[in-house]
Amino acid sequence: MAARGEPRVQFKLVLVGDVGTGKTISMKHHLAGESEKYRATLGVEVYLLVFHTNRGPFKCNEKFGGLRDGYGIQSQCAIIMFDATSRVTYKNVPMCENIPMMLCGNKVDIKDRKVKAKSIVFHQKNNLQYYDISTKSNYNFVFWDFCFAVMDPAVAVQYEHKLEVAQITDLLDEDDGRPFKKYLHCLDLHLSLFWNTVDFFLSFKYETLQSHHDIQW
Ligand SMILES: Nc1nc2c(ncn2[C@@H]2O[C@H](COP(=O)(O)OP(=O)(O)OP(=O)(O)O)[C@@H](O)[C@H]2O)c(=O)[nH]1
Repeated sequence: MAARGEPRVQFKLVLVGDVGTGKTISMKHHLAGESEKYRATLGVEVYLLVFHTNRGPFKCNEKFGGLRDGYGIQSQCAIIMFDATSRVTYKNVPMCENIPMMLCGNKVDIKDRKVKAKSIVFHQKNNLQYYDISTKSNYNFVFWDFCFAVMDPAVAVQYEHKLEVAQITDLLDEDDGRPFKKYLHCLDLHLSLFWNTVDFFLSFKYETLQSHHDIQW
């Protein structure tokens, strides 16, 4: 087992979704617990999260793998986000392949929900995990579940080589090869694997994690 504080595995996670679905706010929430005024993202934003955690009890489906070229080259895992108050953002959910991934519908705190639970079938068709979430109210914050899933040791070992490659690979634009892609947020996740840490991580709730803010991640 690694000593505490020693990152052992780095994952590249792509968070993808239509404009305004809540990707930036979600990440900022996790990084600092802060809320910011809306500002459209230009290009790609990259965040680095370092945290200690236990392993989670479920595995993401690994049948899928790899976002299509140009979306998230060398990504090892993905979260696809849509806005539950905007049907078009659900329609625009991209098809991803060959990496563990998860679908989440954000902004369910808003009463006038347009994408009803029964009409969300993308995950069933593609055998994914789906969560209703609200970044604003910290409801069901799926991100951590996802991380737990990809941190399963068997999965981690599988991705170790890809992770090394990912660290030296830029995201490239499909058209001109520049390291640029709209609507894409990319995270490098240093996931320290400490299997014997306490069980509060297993609760999956961001609120719970928030209350343990002394933990550095
Ligand atoms: N009510 C509510 N509003 C949210 C929630 N999450 C995000 N928002 C709001 O949605 C707007 C867009 O959020 P962003 O995080 O900037 O969206 P984005 O997906 O990064 O957008 P782009 O950078 O344009 O791709 C902001 O005004 C947020 O405050 C949520 O859970 N509930």
